[in-house]
Amino acid sequence: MDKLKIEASGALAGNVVISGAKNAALPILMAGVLAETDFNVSNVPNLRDVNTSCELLRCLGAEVTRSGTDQVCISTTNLNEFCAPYELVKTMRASILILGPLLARYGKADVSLPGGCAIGARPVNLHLQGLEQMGAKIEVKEGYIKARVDGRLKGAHIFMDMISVGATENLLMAAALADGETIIENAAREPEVVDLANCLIAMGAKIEGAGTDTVRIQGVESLQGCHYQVMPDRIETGSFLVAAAVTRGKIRCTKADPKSLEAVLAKLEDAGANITTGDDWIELDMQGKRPKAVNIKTVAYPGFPTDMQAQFCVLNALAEGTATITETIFENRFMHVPELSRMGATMELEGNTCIIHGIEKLNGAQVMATDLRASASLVIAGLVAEGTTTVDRIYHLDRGYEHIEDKFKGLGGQVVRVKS
Ligand SMILES: CC(=O)N[C@H]1[C@@H](OP(=O)(O)OP(=O)(O)OC[C@H]2O[C@@H](n3ccc(=O)[nH]c3=O)[C@H](O)[C@@H]2O)O[C@H](CO)[C@@H](O)[C@@H]1O
Ligand SMILES: C=C(OP(=O)(O)O)C(=O)O
Repeated sequence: MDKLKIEASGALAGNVVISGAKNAALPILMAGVLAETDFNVSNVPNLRDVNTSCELLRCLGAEVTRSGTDQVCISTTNLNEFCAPYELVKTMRASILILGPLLARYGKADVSLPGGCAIGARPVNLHLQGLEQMGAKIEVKEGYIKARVDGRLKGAHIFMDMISVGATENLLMAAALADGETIIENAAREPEVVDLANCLIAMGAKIEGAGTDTVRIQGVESLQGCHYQVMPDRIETGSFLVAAAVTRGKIRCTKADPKSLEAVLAKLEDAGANITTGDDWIELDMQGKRPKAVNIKTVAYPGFPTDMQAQFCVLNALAEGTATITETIFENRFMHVPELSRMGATMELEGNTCIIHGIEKLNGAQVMATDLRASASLVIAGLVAEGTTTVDRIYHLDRGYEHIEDKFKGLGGQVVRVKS
């Protein structure tokens, strides 16, 4: 298994080009199932989860062609299988997003239950309830969700008990081809939901209100392929900005989207960073200063994202002062805490809150990545730790960060992949 070796690197400096967003690319690739003609997607990041999505589409019989560094073309002409098998779903939870498109276009889908994972139980009840309200018959048998509908799904008025990004996306895709109007209330407002909605609109869907908590979809009879460019990855952007902040550096993220990152940029400013932005770039300058501790509570968008929580644990571990970080989205998302403690961080957990007392330096150590953003936090910690840090199990990182070691190298970070 590959590892990353990281040495203390001094202040990060320079420009880093941000990739397309994993969490937008995955639902958009699944939406390819809805299109009757060729669908071309660009700015698709080269990530393990993208490979898995392409493999899943191929295993349904779709033709998937990758070209250049970031283009994917999907043709569904020969799609003739309707099962997402356990072997694929277990490696990527977002495989559940194939359920809505398959059911809406073909009336049947068998999708392995994704099961729990490192950061929490992550049930899919809201996905299933919404589809049932639209007329689907669903049973869960032998670890598979077996969903069927005679004819088209029917538009429905769906009130979501809690805000779910994935359930909103699944229902949006299903409703795009349903008969009649669907209203999703208490919908997720994440920029990736809006990106998916814009892509569906480019395919011919009739959607209003994406980005608000009430989304209205007038179902259409068919959708056509189009060309769509995936939005920039706001979590990758935020991860590099935090790395620059803890190393007291100055970096510019290009091909980024400042509007999708307002809560994160506000916290970085509270931590003492000087932030300037343009239409598609963000510059952070710490002017050589140590960051100040910032209190954080993760909530649904437009609040502070759970996917940036682990990175801010590192920022606070090295900051001036004491701060608390409260995680409200996932029940088990502090697995980086014991690993950061092994590097000398002073932090303790009380329920869903982590109390962090900032110190000046961390120590390099051999640490283990347990999930995607926890892994990113350990790499960031390694950049400021005295001595060598080795991050094991980096297959998690490869799910979500494209060429992470090359991008850090470009900023002066000493990060090397050790192949094994
Ligand atoms: C591929 C992708 O886009 N992943 C993101 C997506 O995950 P994902 O879409 O899985 O996350 P959700 O927004 O659905 O989860 C939010 C909360 O709702 C709960 N829940 C969800 C669905 C359901 O049917 N029942 C239920 O109880 C979950 O357990 C969790 O506690 O949004 C999360 C929250 O911003 C991010 O951390 C993930 O990076
Ligand atoms: C939790 C994440 O992803 P996923 O939902 O794909 O596990 C993430 O991107 O931080």
